[in-house]
Amino acid sequence: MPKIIDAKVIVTCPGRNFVTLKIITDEGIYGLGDATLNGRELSVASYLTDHVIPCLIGRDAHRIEDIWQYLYKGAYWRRGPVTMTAIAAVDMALWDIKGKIAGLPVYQLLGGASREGVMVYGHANGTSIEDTVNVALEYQAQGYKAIRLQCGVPGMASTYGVSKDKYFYEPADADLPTENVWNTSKYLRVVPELFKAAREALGWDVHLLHDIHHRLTPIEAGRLGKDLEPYRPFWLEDATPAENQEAFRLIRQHTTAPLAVGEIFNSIWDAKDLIQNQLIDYIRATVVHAGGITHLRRIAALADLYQVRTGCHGATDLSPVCMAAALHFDLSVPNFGIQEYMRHTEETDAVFPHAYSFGNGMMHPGEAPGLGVDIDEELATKYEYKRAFLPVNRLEDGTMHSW
Ligand SMILES: O=C(O)C(=O)C[C@H](O)[C@H](O)CO
Ligand SMILES: [Mg+2]
Repeated sequence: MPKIIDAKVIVTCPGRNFVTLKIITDEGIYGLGDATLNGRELSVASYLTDHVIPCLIGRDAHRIEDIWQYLYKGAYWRRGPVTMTAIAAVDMALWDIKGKIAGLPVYQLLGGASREGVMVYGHANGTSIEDTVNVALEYQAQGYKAIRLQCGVPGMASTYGVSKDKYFYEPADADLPTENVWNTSKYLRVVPELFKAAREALGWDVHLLHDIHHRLTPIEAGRLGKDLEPYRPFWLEDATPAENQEAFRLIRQHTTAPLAVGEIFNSIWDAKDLIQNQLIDYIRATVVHAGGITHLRRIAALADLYQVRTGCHGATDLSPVCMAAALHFDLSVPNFGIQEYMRHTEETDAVFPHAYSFGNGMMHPGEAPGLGVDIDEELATKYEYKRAFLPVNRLEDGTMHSW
């Protein structure tokens, strides 16, 4: 058996913070797992170093399911983003090791390819409708088959998804949380205009997506869904906070716009009612925050029974290690829908050399054994951790709102 003899946590900041777990076996084969929880990175680093790694030493690296259950049930304190991100990192690293030992890419261990490639969506954003549509046209010219549209709202200084850089969006932008101000009625007026302009410019052969980022009530989301229906959105994401999964029933009663939820979910229990009641169309839980490949497969299997498809989160705070794990999962799972792809900076790509590739709107994890991602540890040490928080959001009268 490949015995785990050592493990370490690598924290680096090549443009943004990443936490990576490296598990080493007695045969000298190692595996990598992403453990990045944006804005709360060091809590996972500590959970791994202080509470998980000591329990891994001496174990058989091949026993992925048993180690998953050991860390989940063994903690007694179940679920939660910190615990589940730490378990995910271990899980990814063990799949990486298994693949390297087998000499196969991880997707082959998951049952092989169910499709030729993974359809991804890119992010078009701009301060105005015109700017956003122009960026979307660039994406279309690059071959993207699906594009997410976000734009600035007149009368609001800033909003989710719009940054200074048209390709890279990093919301964790300050040493203490930035304060944004939100106005729902202004927002509800601008989004249908954005979609109208986008359809006129881009035509109908491209999927258009939008992220509401938990900001509407169910009835407001129903209104927006109705207004967007003529422009055939691929999905509306995170229409309302999902702690109360029942809330989505109200949205469903008012619109046929497909609904996507789940980037902040960390277990199957967060999604169970949404899936079983067919209140959503896409589940966005992702490898790093939802317990790794092992747990995400379980979520996908449940979703498949109810014709819910996958649409994994893939923002830049998910490291190339997670991106690779997501692509292996996406390629293999029967009920794949779409994968988010926000490209990383050159600095990040240099720290994490990888086998996955993009072409003509599709991605592929590549054929390297394991996950197909490495880490240049020497280069990683050059980029020191820099505390960075996600913003907070208030209504114009100062009331705290969801960001
Ligand atoms: O990519 C998305 O859909 C997001 O909503 C991005 C999140 O705000 C981001 O990953 C938070 O860390
Ligand atoms: Mg989102």
